[in-house]
Amino acid sequence: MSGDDPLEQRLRAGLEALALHLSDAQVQQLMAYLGLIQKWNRVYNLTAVRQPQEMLTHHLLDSLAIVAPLRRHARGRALRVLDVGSGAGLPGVVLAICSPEWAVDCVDTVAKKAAFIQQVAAALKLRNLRGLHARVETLASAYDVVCSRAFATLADFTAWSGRCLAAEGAWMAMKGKHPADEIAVVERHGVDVFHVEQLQVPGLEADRCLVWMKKREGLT
Ligand SMILES: C[S@@+](CC[C@H](N)C(=O)[O-])C[C@H]1O[C@@H](n2cnc3c(N)ncnc32)[C@H](O)[C@@H]1O
Repeated sequence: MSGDDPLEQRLRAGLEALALHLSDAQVQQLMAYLGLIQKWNRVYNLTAVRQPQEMLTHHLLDSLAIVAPLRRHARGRALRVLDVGSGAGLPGVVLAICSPEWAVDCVDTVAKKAAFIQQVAAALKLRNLRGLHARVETLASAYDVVCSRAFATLADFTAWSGRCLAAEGAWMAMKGKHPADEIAVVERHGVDVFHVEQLQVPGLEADRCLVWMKKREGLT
């Protein structure tokens, strides 16, 4: 794809609005990823979003909006990240492209979705990306950040993925409107919500926030 491609231009404008500086190679990887989703969506039914422009805003830019908050959280550390219920790889693939120093695992119960992630990792030469075919409840490796997008309630997300969180690790859930009710529930179950961060996604007129959580001290 060339720099004249209107889709690539929109991506570059979105990156600028997010103040996210990526190399040309990374921009090409994002474009190639978009192409792979479009190609395999017909066979694998990876996402209900079908129009490339909509995929760009609803999927790519929406996922790109969390890169800066995660980098702030990382403070230079090479994070081990688990994306739970990753589907077509959102946000996991985007994180692996933007931060090659992080190790990103995408887990999904659907075999063809995990296989798609493996295919993306091979096609884009992303050695820091893995697709895992499993229920998250069966995993037990320790990750610094366990994240999810459009996955489950905060209570189910944290309960099902609790064994995957490193002792000092944090959960990060991508949500729409501030989920006050879900927060009240999860806080009754040994989870501390330490930050709720509003996000602005370029080209998307919708509420977006990140809910940051950790295990309450004294609980294992
Ligand atoms: C609504 S999709 C969201 C996909 C992607 N995160 C996105 O934002 O487009 C939820 C995904 O979670 C997966 N899933 C549901 N329960 C799961 C579990 N217990 N462990 C791992 N994945 C699960 C489903 O197969 C599905 O692909």
